[in-house]
Amino acid sequence: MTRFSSANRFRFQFSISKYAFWWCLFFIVLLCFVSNHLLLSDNDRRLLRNRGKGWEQRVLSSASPRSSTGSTVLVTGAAGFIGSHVSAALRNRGDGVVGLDNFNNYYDVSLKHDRRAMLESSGVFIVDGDINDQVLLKKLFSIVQFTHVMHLAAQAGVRYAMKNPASYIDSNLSGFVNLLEVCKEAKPQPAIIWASSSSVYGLNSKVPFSETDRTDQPASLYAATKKAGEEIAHSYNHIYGLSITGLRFFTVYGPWGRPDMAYFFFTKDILQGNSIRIFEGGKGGVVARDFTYIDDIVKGCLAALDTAEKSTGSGGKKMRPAQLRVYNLGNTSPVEVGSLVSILERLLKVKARRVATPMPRNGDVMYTHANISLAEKELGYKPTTDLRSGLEKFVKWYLTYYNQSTVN
Ligand SMILES: O=C(O)[C@H]1O[C@H](OP(=O)(O)OP(=O)(O)OC[C@H]2O[C@@H](n3ccc(=O)[nH]c3=O)[C@H](O)[C@@H]2O)[C@H](O)[C@@H](O)[C@H]1O
Repeated sequence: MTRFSSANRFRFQFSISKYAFWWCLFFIVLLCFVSNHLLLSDNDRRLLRNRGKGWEQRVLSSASPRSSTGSTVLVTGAAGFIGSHVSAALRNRGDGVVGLDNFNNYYDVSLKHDRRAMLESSGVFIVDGDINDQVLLKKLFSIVQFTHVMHLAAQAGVRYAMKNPASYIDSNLSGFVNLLEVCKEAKPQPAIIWASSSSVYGLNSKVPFSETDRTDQPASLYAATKKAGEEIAHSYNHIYGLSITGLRFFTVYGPWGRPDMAYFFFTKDILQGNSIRIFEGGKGGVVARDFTYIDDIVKGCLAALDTAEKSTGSGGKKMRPAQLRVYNLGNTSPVEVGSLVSILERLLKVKARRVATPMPRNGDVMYTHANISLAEKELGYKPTTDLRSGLEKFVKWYLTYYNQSTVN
């Protein structure tokens, strides 16, 4: 009897400890699952998603130039307007290109996905990620030795800065600094070419705008962040020996463009019969832009990359002074906004419903006009597309892309 009950007790204790074991195991698995889902940062999760099957292999094969003399370029904002065109041009001439884009919804995301599809068909892989994601950037630099970074990711748009100022700080300041931090630590450091803006000239009234003109009167937060970017670039060049070239783009337009820009939404509104507001300066003042066609800008970007000297630092240490440049990339022939609308009317064969509106205080400036002699001399930059020819190409693309026909 005693022997029987002690055997039973043993079996009972054994089964209890067996259950305890399985319960412990269950809780450990549950804990792992919960911590994986709750404690992982968005960044880590995005990285894990990106790093699905073959992710590193895709990055590596996209980064490989066709010849041993080709460059290996990280293009930020690769699914954007200028970024997608520059990525395609680099790839077409044989450079290795890895794209990076966060596919934010500032404008129609499907346009960005379509640009991505176009690039993927020519062998450019775009990593879905943010320039603020230090983990991801370090990972990319650990996989690939980039010779250049073409930094075109930004929060663009002059007027939107009044609606969402934080997005400009996040992309144009924090994101830029984050990228520079990773670049300065790289061994060896890449040369950096990045998108500044004509808007840095702000309220400057001396025309045409030269690189040596004053840029301390920004008219919008967008302009202020681009100007700040130029000063940040100066400090990283000075301290760490990063070779940095800033390109001041002048109202870039063309196929696959940005729907938030006037020429793009004017086209849409004219076709839909909606009225368009044309800003006018007071006292007979003219509102005009030095509209610059995308293919000319792409040539300027590639020339800036080809003439960029190597950074002189490595692993955060500067060896000697490095190159620091800023160039205007414009068209040198400003056109009034009203004339742009007349060209669109002729191309679309539709009369616009114009509403003349005094220029609101929204960060816009009245007039831009680039002096491009420095870019001409040092980059061989020579824009060749006038506004009519450029808009003709844009309208052709627009009608095909949106599957529309003009009203005859
Ligand atoms: O060079 C730059 O650095 C910037 O160029 C571009 O800014 P902008 O030159 O302001 O272009 P965009 O908005 O197309 O307005 C064009 C014209 O239409 C006028 N405009 C605009 C809207 C409207 O409803 N009516 C109107 O008359 C308006 O007053 C202006 O005269 C980029 O968007 C910007 O991201 C930055 O890259």
